[in-house]
Amino acid sequence: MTGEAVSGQGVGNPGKGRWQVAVLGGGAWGTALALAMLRAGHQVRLFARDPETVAAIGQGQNPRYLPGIAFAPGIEATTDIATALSGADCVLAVTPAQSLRATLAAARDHMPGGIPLVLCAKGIERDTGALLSAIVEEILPRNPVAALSGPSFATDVARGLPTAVVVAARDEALAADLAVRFSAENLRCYSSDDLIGVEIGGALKNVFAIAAGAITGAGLGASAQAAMVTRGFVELRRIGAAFGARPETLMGLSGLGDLLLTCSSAQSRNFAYGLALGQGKTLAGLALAEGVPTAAIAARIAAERGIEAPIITAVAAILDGAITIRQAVTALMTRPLKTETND
Ligand SMILES: NC(=O)C1=CN([C@@H]2O[C@H](COP(=O)(O)OP(=O)(O)OC[C@H]3O[C@@H](n4cnc5c(N)ncnc54)[C@H](O)[C@@H]3O)[C@@H](O)[C@H]2O)C=CC1
Ligand SMILES: O=C(CO)COP(=O)(O)O
Repeated sequence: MTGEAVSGQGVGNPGKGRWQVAVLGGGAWGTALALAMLRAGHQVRLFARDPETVAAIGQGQNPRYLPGIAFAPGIEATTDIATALSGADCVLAVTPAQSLRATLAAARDHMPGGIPLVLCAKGIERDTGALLSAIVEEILPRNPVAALSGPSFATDVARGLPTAVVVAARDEALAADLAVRFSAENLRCYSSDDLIGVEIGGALKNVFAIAAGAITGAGLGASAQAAMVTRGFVELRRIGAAFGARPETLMGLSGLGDLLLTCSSAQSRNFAYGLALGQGKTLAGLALAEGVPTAAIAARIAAERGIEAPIITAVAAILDGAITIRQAVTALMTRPLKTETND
């Protein structure tokens, strides 16, 4: 086994009770969250489709998605979704946003009724414009939906580095209970009853992370970067408001917090995607960048609802090949001058 070894078991939060947690998805974030759940004192079964990934996780590594990180065995990984869900007290859905519908459809017949389904993906469904919570409510109407989001790179969480996230559910008591159960020494979970706000913040920040990478890659400078993040945040809040998100939620971890993280670090796959784009490099083979489908649907939503979102619209057009980065910058810089409104 190569790489630094990280502990799979940890202190947990004493007295809150050990849960059987099912994790759906064996990528970087699914594996990291499975480790976080072990550290919080729970038992974990993880479903992944790929037998090689399942075997590797059983041996304390996931070289495809978390290269260089070794962890103590303890995650029970399986290719059988029914086994992963059997006896679960809670489910974390950690496949990409565009795969959520398929993942839930596969889970539906094996889902214990009434247990919470916690969304851990960040995105908006490309084809329908549905928020992920709406997909859960459609496919699993007997399961309360929650969302876990915030500035948290999988590699950091897998290594047990200190991280803070927010867990949201419409039912405040459920959100608070999940936050307590998921927290451990190095994972601090705040709770929120603004499910939509937490979802929107996590989904839209990816679009701006792509823009930030592109600005860096194209050598447009730190001033342009700060301007984009500031005006991007205005767009994020406008779209959030249209969905009913509370403004203060978007000022928090799943919004401003995640925007700051992923717009400033090449560790972000969305930033890295934008960086390659800005440098004119090939995009083939790059890791998952959720902001790509989200940009397209967010631009459509903004157009349909009459929401002013020129940066999101520009990112979508660049990704679509309709305009170049230079053309986008010129168009953004020569928009009619106006008073600075931040709402
Ligand atoms: N990696 C990170 O640092 C973080 C990721 N996230 C979010 O978590 C979600 C998942 O991201 P990662 O795990 O990092 O991606 P990843 O690319 O590392 O892994 C995705 C996994 O989902 C699997 N998968 C895809 N479609 C599936 C399906 N229909 N059924 C079962 N498995 C399927 C893939 O085989 C792969 O194992 C994304 O929405 C991402 O934005 C959120 C916070 C941090
Ligand atoms: O959402 C994330 C950190 O909070 C991970 O961002 P990337 O998907 O861009 O790597």
